[in-house]
Amino acid sequence: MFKVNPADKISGEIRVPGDKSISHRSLILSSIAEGESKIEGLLEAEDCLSTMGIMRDLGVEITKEQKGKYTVQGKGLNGLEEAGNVLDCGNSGTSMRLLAGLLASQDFYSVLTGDHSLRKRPMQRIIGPLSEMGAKIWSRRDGLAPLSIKGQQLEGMQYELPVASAQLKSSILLAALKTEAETVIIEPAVSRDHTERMLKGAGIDLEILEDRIILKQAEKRSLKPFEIKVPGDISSAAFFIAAGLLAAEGELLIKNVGINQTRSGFLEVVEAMNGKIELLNKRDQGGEPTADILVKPSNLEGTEVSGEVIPRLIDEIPIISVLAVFAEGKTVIKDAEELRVKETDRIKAVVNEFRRLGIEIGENEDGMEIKGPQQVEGGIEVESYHDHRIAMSLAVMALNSKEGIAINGSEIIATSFPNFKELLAEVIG
Ligand SMILES: O=C(O)C1=C[C@@H](OP(=O)(O)O)[C@@H](O)[C@H](O)C1
Ligand SMILES: C=C(OP(=O)(O)O)C(=O)O
Repeated sequence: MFKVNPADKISGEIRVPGDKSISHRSLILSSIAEGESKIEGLLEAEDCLSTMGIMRDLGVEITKEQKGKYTVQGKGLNGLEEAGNVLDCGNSGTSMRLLAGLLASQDFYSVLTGDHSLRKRPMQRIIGPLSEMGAKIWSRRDGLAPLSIKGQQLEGMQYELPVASAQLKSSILLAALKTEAETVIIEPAVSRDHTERMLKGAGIDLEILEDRIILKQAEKRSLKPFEIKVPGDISSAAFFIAAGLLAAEGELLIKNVGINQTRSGFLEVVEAMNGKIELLNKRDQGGEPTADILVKPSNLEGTEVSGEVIPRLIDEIPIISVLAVFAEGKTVIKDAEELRVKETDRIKAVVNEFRRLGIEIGENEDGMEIKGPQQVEGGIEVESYHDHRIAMSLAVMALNSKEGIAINGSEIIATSFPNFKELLAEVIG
């Protein structure tokens, strides 16, 4: 149990750990590059450690030099080896979906599984298109993991994504690397583009247009090894940005945060809510736009969060709903049905735990409605639903409650943000 007490002041200067999406991709792409890559600032959280463990199971030598610093001996697109055992993705949807794509074109047999949450998440969305490319993938009923994959020579294809999912698009791109023909992926809306940036950086011929990504025809593709400094994770920074905005006093500087536009919808929402944030020292790091973010206490206003921005802030919706509780006026979150198939049904989890805290909140199939400001008494226990983002959102709620809140199942925070509790203690001072 994690008891978080109310706090008026949030201040100091912190760094959040490395970006989770970029860390997964750094490990996967360096493993299939031709030679030695170096990664700095890798997120050493459980999800990325799952990906690292699997790449090692597939015969890749990954050496830890110091905290967050790794050397990977890439084996090329044809150098991975069949693992003798089941590959465990833990709680990580990104690991399972990206690696299923990669393994679908490898010349061996693989089985991917995960924890009880991951084994309930939809995998048909990758099995469908990968099968169209010629992949042989078996699942439990309704496309649930474990997945068993008999690697095949695949074909290129043109595919229109039914959901704006970066995991799905990345899965297809990884599967297509060993094909000769062109592959075209049409996106209904922009989602995080780290895979595309990193593939291009590694020398892959990829054209990125407004609504589609084209992996150009190639006789034989290979990835150049690379050196990358992973920027801080904006999805982790979001909890501290929210804490700083909701505080009565103090000033918080969060250094070195990735602000790639395909990920930074949260910052746009904060601005629309009248939040006082400044982006300082904007620069490029590892092919990704990065900045320091200065956060000041703010009088927030409600807003509507819907449409194309949703995939660009999908993981930040639970913390946006916390901001909405304390903002003046109504906040409406729409078009976010994807939240129902994350680590838990995040709409249900937010609605249930907010109501338990006495907060009035409306539930819709694709989102939520919250009219603020509301007072939160606290003094009770709430549940994480085995979901790191729910646990951290409730911790920020607790800071703004009268009596504090105890969060059950908070160990799950280690999925994405192992030092969250320490950093929280630091900014409370
Ligand atoms: O590609 C990625 O790294 C991710 C994509 C998103 O999932 P979807 O692709 O399912 O939207 C996001 O929710 C997840 O945390 C990480
Ligand atoms: C949805 C998330 O991750 P994944 O899909 O990789 O489990 C997340 O980190 O919020």
